[in-house]
Amino acid sequence: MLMCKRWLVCSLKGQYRSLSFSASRRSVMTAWVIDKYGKNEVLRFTKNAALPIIHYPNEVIVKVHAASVNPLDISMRGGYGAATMAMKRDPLNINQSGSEFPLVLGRDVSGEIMECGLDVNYFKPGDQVWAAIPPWKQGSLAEFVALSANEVSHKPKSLRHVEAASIPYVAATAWSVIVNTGGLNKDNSSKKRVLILGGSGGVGTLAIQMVKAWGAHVTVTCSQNAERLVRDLGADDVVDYTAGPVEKQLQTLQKLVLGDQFDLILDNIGGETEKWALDLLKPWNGAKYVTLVTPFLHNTDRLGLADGMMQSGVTIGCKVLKHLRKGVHYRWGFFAPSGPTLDEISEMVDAGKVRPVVEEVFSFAQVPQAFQKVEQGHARGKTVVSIVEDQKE
Ligand SMILES: COc1c(O)c(O)c(C)c(C/C=C(\C)CC/C=C(\C)CC/C=C(\C)CC/C=C(\C)CC/C=C(\C)CC/C=C(\C)CC/C=C(\C)CC/C=C(\C)CC/C=C(\C)CCC=C(C)C)c1O
Ligand SMILES: NC(=O)c1ccc[n+]([C@@H]2O[C@H](COP(=O)([O-])OP(=O)(O)OC[C@H]3O[C@@H](n4cnc5c(N)ncnc54)[C@H](O)[C@@H]3O)[C@@H](O)[C@H]2O)c1
Repeated sequence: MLMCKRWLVCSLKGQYRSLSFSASRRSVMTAWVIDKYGKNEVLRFTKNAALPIIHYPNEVIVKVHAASVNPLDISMRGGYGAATMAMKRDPLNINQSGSEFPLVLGRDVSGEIMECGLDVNYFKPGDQVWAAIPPWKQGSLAEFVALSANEVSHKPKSLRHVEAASIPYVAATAWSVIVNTGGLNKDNSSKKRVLILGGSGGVGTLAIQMVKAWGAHVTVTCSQNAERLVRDLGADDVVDYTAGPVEKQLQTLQKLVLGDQFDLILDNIGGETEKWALDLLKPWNGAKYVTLVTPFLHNTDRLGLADGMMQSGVTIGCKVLKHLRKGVHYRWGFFAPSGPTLDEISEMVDAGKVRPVVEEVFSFAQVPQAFQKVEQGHARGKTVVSIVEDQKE
């Protein structure tokens, strides 16, 4: 329904001219940037960051009211994925290496449309929107950000910007893994059993709410002190990963309580988990294991794009085959930017089926502290950065 609404509006011709907010002739803005890869000391606040401009008719400029910090921001600050991102930014390899700097991080934005390209019909200046920004684009830890309109969605009316900014990136990731790769949706989840390894962080807290809203039974692993959080979000069974080997606890749970194996496992943890998790899947039933922790970017960083992708292809291909023989599906999951997906999430939020889980809000001046918080791990939901104070309610 929402998808066709977006299509319907976009099919109408000649709606809005591009109303320029750059009438003030300003060409700079405030932002947090990095000029090289490294630890937190590479984060630099500047008042002279280049103001984003519309390069293509389907783009919009958004004034950032709030952003959030994801683990990818910490990894990218250190150079993670630089080879692949460089290829995406500059496919013909025209620019010198290092041309990505000054780089703005931040993958979540909630804010206000300031300017629309001539082909943008679904938004107009003044609209309150949210978006998840692809890793190869300039991020949201800045006053303004340029996005493609198909990455943007109308923010839920029920959320303030600091709440909304906690959702897009992890929601788009959870949707990509659960729906696009995992094959679950609101119509086929009611009898499904889902296991979420690492349920207390950004992706996990969103994933719990999504599959619960669709009627699935959800088992979650987390630390004991996060049990109340995940149960409040809808988790049916909780395994404390600090209380002993998780696989043993899950096998016992399966025998004594669940009586059945899982249809989908979402792995937010990686590492050793894939050595035992797939044995918990229902065989010969289309059951899938999807991990968000993949060697893909480590391979391209280490081996270069071609060899890295080849290595990744061989790795995933062999693992897919190895588990296919046992009647289960092994998959890598990836974030996928999508405005229409966020339209669906927005509807779930306004229907009270999904809520933001904000662990801490930092001011724009405290971005390094926000990075330190995320870098410590043990997230309980999301770390948000408030860039424009929300209008007093
Ligand atoms: C830190 O952790 C992360 C985060 O916190 C994040 O937030 C993120 C987002 C990520 C991940 C980030 C990224 C992926 C980067 C963002 C994306 C870009 C910069 C855009 C540009 C991306 C690309 C150009 C590549 C896009 C690819 C992917 C997104 C991943 C999928 C890629 C592969 C699976 C590798 C495929 C490689 C090939 C096709 C090359 C040749 C293949 C072979 C030689 C295959 C060999 C096969 C066999 C030997 C066995 C037989 C094969 C089969 C049975 C079929 C195989 C089955 C499947 C499903 C492939 C983040 O990390
Ligand atoms: N491939 C992709 O496109 C993609 C996209 C988004 C995130 N990711 C990756 O997915 C992972 C999860 O992302 P996130 O934003 O939810 O991270 P997060 O840091 O917000 O959440 C991770 C959670 O797992 C908990 N945890 C740590 N070790 C655990 C264990 N052994 N068992 C159970 N819980 C454990 C932590 O306390 C935390 O709450 C990260 O590694 C991230 O880099 C990948």
